[in-house]
Formats: sequence, C-alpha cells, structure tokens
Amino acid sequence: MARIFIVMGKSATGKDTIYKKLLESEELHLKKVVMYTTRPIRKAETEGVEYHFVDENRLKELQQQNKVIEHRSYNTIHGKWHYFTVNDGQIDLEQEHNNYLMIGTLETYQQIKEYYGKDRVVPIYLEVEDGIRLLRAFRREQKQVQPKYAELCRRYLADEEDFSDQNLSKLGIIRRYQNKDMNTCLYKITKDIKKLL
Ligand SMILES: Nc1ncnc2c1ncn2[C@@H]1O[C@H](COP(=O)(O)OP(=O)(O)OP(=O)(O)O)[C@@H](O)[C@H]1O
Repeated sequence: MARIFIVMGKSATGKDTIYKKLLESEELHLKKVVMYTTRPIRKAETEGVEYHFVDENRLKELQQQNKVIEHRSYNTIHGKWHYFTVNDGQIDLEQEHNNYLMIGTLETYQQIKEYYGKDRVVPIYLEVEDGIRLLRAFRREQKQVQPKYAELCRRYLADEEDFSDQNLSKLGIIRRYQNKDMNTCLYKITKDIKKLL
C-alpha cells in the first residue's frame, strides 16, 4: 500500500537533516512533495523547488476546489503567511509503489490523516534530549550573520507545549526515534520504513 511518511519533532531535533538523508536513500526510493506558500520568494529560491510560490487568491481558489490537503498560517511582521499542501497530482496513492516523504507539524500529520485516511500516513517522530537539542540549536544559530537568540528561546518553550506527551498520545504517536547518533537513528527509521514498503 502506498503511504506518506511525515518527519516531525521539536526544533533542532534534526528533521531537515534526516529528511534529506531519507530522500537520498536508493533502497527507500521516497518521493518529495513540494508544498505551497504565499510567502514572497527569496533570492536564492526557485519556483517549484523549495515551494510553489502563489498568492492568497490562488489559495482561496484551491480551497474552493477542496484541493488543500493541509494548511497552516503564521502571523509575521510582514503579514499573514500561509503554508499548505495541495492535491495537485503530486501525490498518487493509487500506485502501490509510490511512497512519499514530508516534513510537518503535528497539525500537518492530523490533517493529512483526515484527508487520506489513517492507514496511509506514518509518523516519524524525532526526539533529542533537551540539553543536547538546545546546544545544537544554539550552535546552528551562532553561525548565522545575525543570530536570533530570542526567537530560539521562544521556539524552544513553545515546542514544550506543542509537542507535549498529551498531544502526542492524542494523535497516537507512540514510536519515537532518538536522534543522538545520526547513523543509528537513520538505520532504525530505514528499517521501519522498509517493513512497510
Ligand atoms: N545526530 C546528530 N548529531 C549531531 N548534530 C546533529 C544531528 N542531527 C542534526 N544535527 C545538527 O543539529 C542542527 C539541527 O538540525 P536540523 O536543522 O536538521 O533540525 P530541524 O529539526 O530541521 O530544526 P528546525 O525545526 O529548527 O528547522 C543542525 O545544525 C544539524 O546539523
């Protein structure tokens, strides 16, 4: 059965790093899903690579056509930005050998489960001991031209609530992958995904 695997976890648990490694894996052969955003395109970005860049009118049209699979919005200093996934033909679960990989929040996971059915969607929940995670987040931020430490702290605290044990168990997320050592973590995830292919 074709499935969608969703990598989730608090900030700096290694979602992006693990996601890229899993996509590279030739034995898993997972497909990428390009999301949509109303955020303006940045200089180094290319339409259709990082995201599909659209305006709010296009989002409304897609919503009216019931094509929006999951949707999140954030109030930024530049106004409201939307991030969403669209049923635009990228995801075809009818073909048995099509399996997809996405990065998401708990909301993403819940909404995709509602859209495609719970058997089709598999959570890959990453966890890192708090002290190590904070250190990784800090070191990553330190390398930025203008480190945003206040934002790092805000997100660290917000994650505590968003990813509480209660929220995880409400969504039935039981399996947790410890990303202390990258290779061990990748090995365990790969083994579990292979069982479902
Ligand atoms: N197993 C690991 N061992 C050491 N460092 C790691 C490991 N996994 C990830 N990192 C590092 O930790 C930092 C955070 O990883 P990454 O950016 O992939 O996390 P993320 O969950 O996508 O974060 P965010 O949600 O904040 O964007 C990066 O600097 C990455 O290189």
